[in-house]
Amino acid sequence: MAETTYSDRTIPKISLHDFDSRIDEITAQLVAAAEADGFFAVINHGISVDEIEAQFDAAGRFFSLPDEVKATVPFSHRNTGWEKAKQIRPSTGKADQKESYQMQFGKMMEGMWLSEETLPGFRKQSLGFMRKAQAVSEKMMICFARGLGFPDDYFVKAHDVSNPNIQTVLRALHYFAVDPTVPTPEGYYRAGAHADWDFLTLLFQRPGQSGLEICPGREVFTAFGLGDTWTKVEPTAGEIVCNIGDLLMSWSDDRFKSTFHRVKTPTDPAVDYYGPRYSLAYFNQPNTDCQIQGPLKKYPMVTGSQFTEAAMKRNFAALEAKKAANKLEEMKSGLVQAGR
Ligand SMILES: O=C(O)CCC(=O)C(=O)O
Ligand SMILES: [Fe+2]
Repeated sequence: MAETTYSDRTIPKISLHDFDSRIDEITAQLVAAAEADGFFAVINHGISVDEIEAQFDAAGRFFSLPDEVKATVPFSHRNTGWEKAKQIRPSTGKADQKESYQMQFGKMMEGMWLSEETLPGFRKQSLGFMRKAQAVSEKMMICFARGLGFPDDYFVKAHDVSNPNIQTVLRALHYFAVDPTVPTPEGYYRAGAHADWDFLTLLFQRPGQSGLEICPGREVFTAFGLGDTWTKVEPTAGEIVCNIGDLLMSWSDDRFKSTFHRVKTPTDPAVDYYGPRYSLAYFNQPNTDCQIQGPLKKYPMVTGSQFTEAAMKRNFAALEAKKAANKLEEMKSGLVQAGR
């Protein structure tokens, strides 16, 4: 696999304690982090380590069910449900080697919860955790609204989880353990490089289960430009790693950066983590009917559903281009072998 260049930059750590009295200081820190790397960690956010672990336990119980059971709540265009080794990234053209289960608050989740008999307490636990992640998100939304000159409640209203049209998602992820005694196969990816297309992502990780890497370098949200140096983001107990998504990049007229990131494929037993990795990603997505446009009106006004639709189309087009490029590569190397 291609060599990776690393840089030792660190992401800012921002404490949300005494939020109301420190809001100006926190706003300044969040805005600076959003403008620089688009990634930062928040601490003292109000969700305890035990509460995070309780959700990891619930996710673990879900993933340890037989595939036939999980397949009764399959992933669909509603952006909810379970998939296994199905998500193909435009950066790789290959499926991520993981399984994930996506949950939402609203109507997209109808029929997508497993029954109480199958997974007792799971639904209540997960919705409770999602509300906690929402509360942390809303604090940051107020700060980003202030930073951009919008009214304080502007982004909170656009992400109102009591609205049945809400698209916000909690995604539980499980990356499979990899055998460190044999070379990792070419084309094996845990999570290929990508930028998120939501407003703001909150990522919960488990200490020891490393692999997340970030790669700043995008100037406009309409481009898929990757930088060339990666930075490892090690999991720390209780920290939430946050990243700006394409929606907030666009909504800020490209002032805040939506940064490429990936979960590294383990290739070197001396430094890489080969065990299973579990993570929880909370994607703040807007209500389908909210109106999106930055203060400088750099991009045309779109609704929440139009933005999501356009993001999926762009992703699909980039994916088709990557698949065609991969095919060409395979044909070329086939010709070279045949000519030998
Ligand atoms: O599992 C992780 O750490 C990253 C997940 C991620 O980036 C995503 O699902 O968008
Ligand atoms: Fe992501």
